[in-house]
Amino acid sequence: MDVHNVNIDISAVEPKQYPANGYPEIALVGRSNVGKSSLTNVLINRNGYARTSNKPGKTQTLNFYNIDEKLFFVDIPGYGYAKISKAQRAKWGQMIETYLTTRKQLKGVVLLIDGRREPSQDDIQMYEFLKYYEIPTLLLATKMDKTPKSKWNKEISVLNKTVDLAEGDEIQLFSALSKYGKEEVWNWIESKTGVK
Ligand SMILES: Nc1nc2c(ncn2[C@@H]2O[C@H](COP(=O)(O)OP(=O)(O)OP(=O)(O)O)[C@@H](O)[C@H]2O)c(=O)[nH]1
Ligand SMILES: [Mg+2]
Repeated sequence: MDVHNVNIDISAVEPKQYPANGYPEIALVGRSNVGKSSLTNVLINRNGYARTSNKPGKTQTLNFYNIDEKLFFVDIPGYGYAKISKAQRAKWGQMIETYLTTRKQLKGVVLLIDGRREPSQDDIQMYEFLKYYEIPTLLLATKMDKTPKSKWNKEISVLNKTVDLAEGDEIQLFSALSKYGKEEVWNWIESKTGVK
């Protein structure tokens, strides 16, 4: 898809703040600092539009990016960030759970995993949660520019072994730096949302 116009429409913490346009939505999920905002920037061809940071925990609300008045990317605050209080964590959990389990417009989740490491317990739990609610998922192993190409096949087999991939779900390798995998991610998004 050629993206022309992007707006961060809405930052929401509860359903009544979600956008009312009815466009299909794709959520970006993954541990803090894994590269969700960077993925957004690559997909929309805008360097630095979604704020990235090497300080984890930057994104704290559900951020709805309006893509050409056709669909929304929903940047979900990352999990696994240690330096937040229990109360904050509980609030976060509820905000995410409510969105993922009740949002009719949600057509799929891109679950980002750091390609240099084995999926964490949090990653595996998140995938199982998404499968329980039957949300189509693209498992995206990112930061692949940091892994030599000779090890890429191994990365895929590790993911296949640690994650019990549901029928219809896919694994894709990605790098925000080299933009490797960008087309494939867009193809997946188009197939789930019907948007071109
Ligand atoms: N080398 C490399 N660095 C990346 C890649 N993707 C993201 N990064 C870096 O990783 C750090 C975190 O990226 P973000 O996109 O801000 O991560 P996030 O998942 O949005 O983080 P939160 O908003 O805290 O949940 C930044 O310093 C990015 O430049 C990638 O594909 N390759
Ligand atoms: Mg972010």
